[in-house]
Amino acid sequence: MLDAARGFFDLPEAEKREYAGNHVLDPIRCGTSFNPAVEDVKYWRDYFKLIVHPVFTSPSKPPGFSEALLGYATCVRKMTMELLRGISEALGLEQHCMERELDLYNGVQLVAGNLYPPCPQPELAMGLPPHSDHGLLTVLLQNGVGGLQVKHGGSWVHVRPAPCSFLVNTGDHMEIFSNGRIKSVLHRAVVNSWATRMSIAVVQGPSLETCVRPTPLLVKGVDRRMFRG
Ligand SMILES: O=C(O)CCC(=O)C(=O)O
Ligand SMILES: [Fe+2]
Repeated sequence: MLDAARGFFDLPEAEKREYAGNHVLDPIRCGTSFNPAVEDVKYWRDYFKLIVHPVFTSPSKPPGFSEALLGYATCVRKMTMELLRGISEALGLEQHCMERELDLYNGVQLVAGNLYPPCPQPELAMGLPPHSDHGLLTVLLQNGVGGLQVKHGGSWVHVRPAPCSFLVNTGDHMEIFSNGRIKSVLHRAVVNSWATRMSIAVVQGPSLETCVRPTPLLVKGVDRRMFRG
């Protein structure tokens, strides 16, 4: 998937422009935060964002990209559903509770590719600003070059990428559904001056029709409702 993503980023700018999109719900979007023609240059990153479920969409270029994307997204979705069943059980819920209540069969799955080229003055730039992801879980694949930081105990902690591993982040919908038992993690990406970093983040969220609220079993007794759906 990383090779396919690299192939996409290496397309000529004119070919990528047709995939730019301009609305957050456009199924195919891509862009760069670095544009010398624009005054407020902030983020040292190229990206694509593709909605691959419930309806699969993909750029048709470069050759092989859409096949790699479909294969990868399908595998990650399977793994994510397994993780969500485990998390449901760990919360004391029935294992299929989350997929049923949040309509995950029609859930939105988004694949975001990020390319952070070496930056001559990394201390003046940021790859991605601090944010939390909106879905339930994000499965992150990295090319072995570090840059991800998570907020922990009031400080930014560097997350060293472990070889051949995925990093799984919890998102806002998870925090709401679990009534605050599982926190959504604040994270950001910093850049460096020596190596290109790439990451592929696959976000699994509920269906667009779902109103996300704390699951009733976790708002009983002493656990007051922390969020309103
Ligand atoms: O590049 C990274 O490690 C973070 C990517 C990320 O947070 C995102 O795409 O939402
Ligand atoms: Fe993120």
